[in-house]
Amino acid sequence: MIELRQLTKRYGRVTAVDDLSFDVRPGVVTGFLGPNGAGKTTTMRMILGLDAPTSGAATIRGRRYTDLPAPMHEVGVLLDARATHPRRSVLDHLKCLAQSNGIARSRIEEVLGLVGLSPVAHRRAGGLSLGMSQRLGIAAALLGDPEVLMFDEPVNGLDPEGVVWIRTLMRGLAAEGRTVLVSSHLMSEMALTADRLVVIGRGRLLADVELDEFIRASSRESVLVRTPDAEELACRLRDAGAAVRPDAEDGLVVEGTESAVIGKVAMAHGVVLHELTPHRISLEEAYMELTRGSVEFGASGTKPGSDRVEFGAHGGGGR
Ligand SMILES: Nc1ncnc2c1ncn2[C@@H]1O[C@H](COP(=O)(O)OP(=O)(O)OP(=O)(O)O)[C@@H](O)[C@H]1O
Repeated sequence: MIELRQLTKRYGRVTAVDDLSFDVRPGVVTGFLGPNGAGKTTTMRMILGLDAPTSGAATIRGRRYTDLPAPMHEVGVLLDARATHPRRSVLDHLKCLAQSNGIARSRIEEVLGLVGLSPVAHRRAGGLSLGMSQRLGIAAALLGDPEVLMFDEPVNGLDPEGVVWIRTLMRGLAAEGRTVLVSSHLMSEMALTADRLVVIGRGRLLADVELDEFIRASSRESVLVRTPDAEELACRLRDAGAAVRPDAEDGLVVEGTESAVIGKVAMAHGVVLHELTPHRISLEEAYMELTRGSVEFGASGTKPGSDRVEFGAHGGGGR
């Protein structure tokens, strides 16, 4: 279990992490999502004692990272896959880590096999592709057989086979009862990997929710309607209990009723229809809506999103 309580980090006038509180539980994969610059890496660095919080605290199994007697046996971390000695071989990199942490040589062979790097064990770390470096970083994280694992953007640089491999690995680690926190800015990836989502934007908590609940709350349907009598139809549909708003191109977006009903209402009032297109909001769209106001480098003209979204009884958004 990782616990964050009112964790805050300021760099001068920039508040990178703002009063963040959430728990990362064992036995599930927790996806840590947010747009670029949201504060994911800074949060992870504070959990690991690499950056000091301005206020608040982060603990791992009840202790601060710096107070853990054998950190590598308790927490495995992939932060920066390129943070290796470039001239050292894959094997030597792991040997150094194993020796300084009292880990048996046999475990090195084991993790090399697990991440598929046995055939390149003697290759220099500096000559590895980004995908292979990610695998080496993951091997190092697994070396101490820790209960808690944290991966910062682990699919970066991996080919599709590598992406599936790491997804399977993370799900397997969680199934063994471990605590797995994985950061990403891709909702599509987290939808396939995580059981729970923690979403942040501009350092603040936007959602802390089960993936299923996020999907349920996001899966709204709408119907795009084009008609030369938009005002008349909007009025009639509102009378019938639907929510109606204009879309960007003179059409109507109708929620709360289905295409067949819209067609019937139009016919009953002699309204001509040019288009009637059902649309189901995708997870990616729901995520973008949630984080819209928090994107550091968004295109001009985007509307700010709401600060935080509540997700019903199971959601932890407000807790
Ligand atoms: N050492 C630092 N000094 C000053 N500002 C910093 C420092 N580290 C991070 N920041 C700022 O804090 C904010 C959060 O950065 P952080 O790297 O934690 O975000 P992130 O969610 O990991 O983003 P990305 O997905 O782009 O890696 C950004 O505005 C960043 O510019």
